[in-house]
Amino acid sequence: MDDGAAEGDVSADRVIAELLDMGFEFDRISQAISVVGPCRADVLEFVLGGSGSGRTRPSRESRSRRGVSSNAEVRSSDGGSGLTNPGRRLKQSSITDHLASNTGSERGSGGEKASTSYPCVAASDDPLVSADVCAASKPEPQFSLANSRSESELRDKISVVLRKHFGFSSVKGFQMEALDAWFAHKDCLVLAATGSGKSLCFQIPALLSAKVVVVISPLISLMHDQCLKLAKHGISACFLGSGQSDSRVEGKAMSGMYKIIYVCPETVLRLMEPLKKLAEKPGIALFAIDEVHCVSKWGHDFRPDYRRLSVLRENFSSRKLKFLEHDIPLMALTATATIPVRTDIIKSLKMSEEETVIVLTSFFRPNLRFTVKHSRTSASGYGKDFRELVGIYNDSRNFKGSGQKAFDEINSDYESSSYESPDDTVSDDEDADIDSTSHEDNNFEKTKVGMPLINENAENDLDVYPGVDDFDVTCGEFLECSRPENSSVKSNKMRSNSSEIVDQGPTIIYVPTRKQTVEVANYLCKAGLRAASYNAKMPKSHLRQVHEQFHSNSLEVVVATIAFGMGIDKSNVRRIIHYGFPQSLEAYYQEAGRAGRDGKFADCTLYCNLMRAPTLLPNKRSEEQTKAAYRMLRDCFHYALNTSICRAKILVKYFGEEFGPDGCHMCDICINGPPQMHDFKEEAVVFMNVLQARSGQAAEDMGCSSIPHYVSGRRRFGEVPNLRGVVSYIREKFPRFATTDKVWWEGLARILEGRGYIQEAAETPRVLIQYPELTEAGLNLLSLQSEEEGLYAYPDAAMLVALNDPKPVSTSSKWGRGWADPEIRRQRLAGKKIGRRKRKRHSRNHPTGFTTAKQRLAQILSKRRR
Ligand SMILES: Nc1ncnc2c1ncn2[C@@H]1O[C@H](COP(=O)(O)OP(=O)(O)OP(=O)(O)O)[C@@H](O)[C@H]1O
Ligand SMILES: [Mg+2]
Repeated sequence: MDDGAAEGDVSADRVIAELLDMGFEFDRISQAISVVGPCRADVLEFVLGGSGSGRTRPSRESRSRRGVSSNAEVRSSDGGSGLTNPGRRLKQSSITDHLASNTGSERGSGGEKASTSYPCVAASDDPLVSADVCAASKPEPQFSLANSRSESELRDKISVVLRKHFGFSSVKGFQMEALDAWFAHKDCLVLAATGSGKSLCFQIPALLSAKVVVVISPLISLMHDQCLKLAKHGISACFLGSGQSDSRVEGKAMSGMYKIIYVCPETVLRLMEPLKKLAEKPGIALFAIDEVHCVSKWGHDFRPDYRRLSVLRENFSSRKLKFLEHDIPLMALTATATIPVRTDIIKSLKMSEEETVIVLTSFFRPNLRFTVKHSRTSASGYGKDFRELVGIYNDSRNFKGSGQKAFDEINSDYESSSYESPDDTVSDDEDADIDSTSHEDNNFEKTKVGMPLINENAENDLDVYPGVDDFDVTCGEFLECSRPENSSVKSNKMRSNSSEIVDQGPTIIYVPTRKQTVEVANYLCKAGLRAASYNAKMPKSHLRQVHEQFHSNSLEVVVATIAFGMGIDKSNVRRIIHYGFPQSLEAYYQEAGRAGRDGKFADCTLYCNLMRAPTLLPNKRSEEQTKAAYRMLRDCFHYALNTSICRAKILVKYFGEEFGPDGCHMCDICINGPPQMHDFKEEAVVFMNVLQARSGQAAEDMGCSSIPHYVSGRRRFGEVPNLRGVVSYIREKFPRFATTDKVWWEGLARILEGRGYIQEAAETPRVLIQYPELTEAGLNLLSLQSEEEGLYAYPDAAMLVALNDPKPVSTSSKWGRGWADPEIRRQRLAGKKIGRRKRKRHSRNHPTGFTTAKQRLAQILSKRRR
């Protein structure tokens, strides 16, 4: 997108609307417009530059100059001295050999550090690259598969190209398995941890054969990143995004000029005929489908166009194309696919169910430390939540004096002015009093059957899944030119910045909304950090700049929505913070996996409000998908609430992997140990008795077949009570539980559900149990109650927070619903605090005094009569 295009014509309103969409504050935008006028680029520059980022953004002119000069630098370096210099490489410094090759690697711990060659880059729309460099393109000397007679010969050849191009001494076991499958012309599904080296599985075939490898990839940023790396390693590549592409690059790609062609799924579908020609001459060695979890509706990051990739299997078989000796193999790769997602992938891509080779490695990342922290995840908590992060970077720069003071001032500003309570507990926040069950739905309107519809306002602030066009270039070519390690592609400024932060490594903070990307980045900038926001609605030029600065280590923190980072291979990311619940554990593990790819320790911290169930992001979903989405969200919530099982264990188990008896010894649970066990027998019996009494279910009716059928969101009155009703009843009838928080009972319901004593009766279970009903095991427990036997369990994290923070039974935001709750009713009628609050509010709205609707009507009528 051209920043300068027609900007003068854009009205102030449009600029405001666009920047609001990006997440900037209205006041800040209008201030900017009043200073620089309604020119989008200038306004953007003002709000970004003036956010206290501590970096002055270059003007548009200087930005384009920078592009030209980088370009010149690239060209001047063209006469590089060769490919790699093994003598300079460092030994892998991983804490485990998880990231090392199976027979040892000579690769340096930091990919960037160890790399000894630099690219000669040319991208048609890319101001950083030059088209004339393309003329240097020449076919790479090939190994021929035809000459490769034995397995050992293949291995030798792999070793040669691996050393020559990547500087590794050997491939990892799983990479060899994938290569064997390719060599045997078989389809293959590679499931291996984030950062384990899946890309090599499809890059090596391009070097072993005279044919081209076509890689389907979901994001331009990812394709760009990989092409750039390949060029550094002396391998020509190009990427073809969606939209209007450069016919010259496309033409060269389709005539086999590049070893590897990255292409987005949308474009693959458009290029079917040229690809068939390419398959004939010089030939397609392999179709690799990277981040293949995007195929599955049941996975995260679902991309409808990925599903249509079945055309590859349908069209590129020897049956369809007579000139082919074998079907062109498909290699599908992902780090996060549960068992149902794997099945869905194979089916959707029409891979052979019997023949497809499944290459499965451990999903475990032994250097990642997982932690969960309770937080309101709102501005009032930034001070507390980011204190440590700010300290890490500021301390490393000796940013202690005035900087620390400024930071403390910012903290106190945030803590005292914006919110009543600096504490991150929820008790005093009216918002937080919203019943969590209803909060689950607060982004939705409901249809009659309880299906969520999109609430436009909510959706406008969310990046639902990353779109392909996340850069301002649609295609680009990267040629296999090299330059010596000591040459400088980067500016001096970048280098000095990077040396400062390389020790600390960058941090990525994931937040749910676009607005929060700006808010949190602003906060961190004010605290003295080099932070930038990233969300899909920001100008693509900005997004590319963030990518560049992130890769060159000149940014310390990127605050992003899910739009940032899929497949990104940056070795030294030290921290991934999720500030708010992710939508699934797949997404969480995928995003967390962007940390510690150098094998050194890295932290993955989830800040979330344990007292509130997470909500589904508004999105178009079928009823089936909604069910799956709730299930995934529930898994996330349970992961956060867990107090007794190693977090890494839960995560890998989610992907079907058994972890063994030991934990990771690094997560908060392994370090802190579980809380004290509690005997929940008494509360459980009360709860289940009330449940039984209120549901009117007799023991003999409780066979599985007679479980009543409930439509989500509705219940037949009197048949199965909802949880809230049960809790209210208990509070009313059992004085000793009168002040026990509803959140605590929700926790008990989870424990009972986990033990199989109760189950959800609603057809579409939500994150929290809504309509609990007794199971046969529950009825047995009630009828065979033995005095001695206890019901011991660990309280979950929400129960612990609720116990530490006892709340009054209700506050004003529950007012409307509150009358149904006998405890609240009693309090209100007794004219306690809440009654006073309501009267106060009412008298504010009705200055004439407290009047009922009837009285008001009488007043109006009498006025009219007069
Ligand atoms: N055989 C090997 N020996 C040592 N290092 C390797 C080997 N293969 C790959 N690597 C390194 O592993 C790092 C991660 O590789 P890659 O980006 O392919 O990971 P990935 O599995 O695709 O991760 P993600 O799931 O996040 O996309 C790269 O920097 C790469 O250089
Ligand atoms: Mg990858």
